[in-house]
Amino acid sequence: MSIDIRGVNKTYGDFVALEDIDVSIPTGQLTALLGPSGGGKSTLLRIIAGLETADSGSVVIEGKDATTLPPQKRNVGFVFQHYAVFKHMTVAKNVAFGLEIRKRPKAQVAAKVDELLNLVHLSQFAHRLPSQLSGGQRQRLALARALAVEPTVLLLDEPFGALDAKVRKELRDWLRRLHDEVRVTTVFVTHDQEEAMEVSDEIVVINEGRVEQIGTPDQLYDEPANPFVMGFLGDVTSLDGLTLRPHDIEVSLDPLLVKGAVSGTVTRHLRVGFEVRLTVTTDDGAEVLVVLTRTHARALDLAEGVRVWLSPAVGAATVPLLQL
Ligand SMILES: Nc1ncnc2c1ncn2[C@@H]1O[C@H](COP(=O)(O)OP(=O)(O)OP(=O)(O)O)[C@@H](O)[C@H]1O
Repeated sequence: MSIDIRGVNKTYGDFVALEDIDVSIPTGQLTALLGPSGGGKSTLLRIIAGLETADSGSVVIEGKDATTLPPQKRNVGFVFQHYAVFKHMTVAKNVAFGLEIRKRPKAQVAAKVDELLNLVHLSQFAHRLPSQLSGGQRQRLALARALAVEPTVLLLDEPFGALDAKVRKELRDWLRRLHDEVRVTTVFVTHDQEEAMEVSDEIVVINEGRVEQIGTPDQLYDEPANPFVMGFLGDVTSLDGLTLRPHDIEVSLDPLLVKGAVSGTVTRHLRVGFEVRLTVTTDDGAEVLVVLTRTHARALDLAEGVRVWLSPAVGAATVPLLQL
């Protein structure tokens, strides 16, 4: 395990920001710290970085106890939401900086800068100033700079948070590919479940200072540990005392086909792109959300007013009723 966090607690005055955190982050993986705002993700990242000290507990990085080490002795690279690059230095100089202050030979610095600019697709901008780059390019520069000194661990705090949705998505795909190439152990903070699901090997869900669940994106999605994780990772609805995903509900027009199905009437039919979102009002007055593909909805000839029978699909992830 590359980063081992054991029994970490952190309070600010009376406020408990982190409570009994145990997390192991494997070497070479891309791990997301995911959770709602204020849940403690950044605090945990800053404790790994050494920018914040835990009240108790330990942080071990690559087998070395880092609990009391200052940031510069931990061999970690950081990238934050707001680009931390030197405005008066060219792109190439920014990348070279960390190597130059470590007094690496000139030829070695030049080779490394070339390699990194290539990796982050900024070679053609080597002589520009950061102000002459787009937001996404500047974030890639910040990543190249962080990688220059070959950190053991790369820590990213909402690195794409300040960018618009389209650029964010591009950078997300790019980060995944970059990570596949360089394989440096990476921990990144996000409150965006789609970003975490798309990019990471493993996700640590953090809420109100506690770890709710740790697992691969599929594990969290298919086997959520509790209603919070289930609700945070995607849309949920309730059917017959269970919380489940709206697309995991089977719709039938025949009461005899599915034993124990719940009967109701389609009260809302909304088409959004390739999917159809239904609200079904059950006979005892509950509203159930159902999502199906357009093709499926057409085949069943669904429309407002149609009587339907609902049941959880085979293999659907369910948890006991979540108070919505
Ligand atoms: N220096 C500080 N002094 C007092 N309270 C703090 C301090 N730093 C963080 N907190 C509080 O600790 C809690 C956790 O903050 P943290 O930044 O770790 O959350 P987060 O999950 O990263 O949220 P966000 O996504 O909004 O950044 C918040 O309620 C925050 O107000």
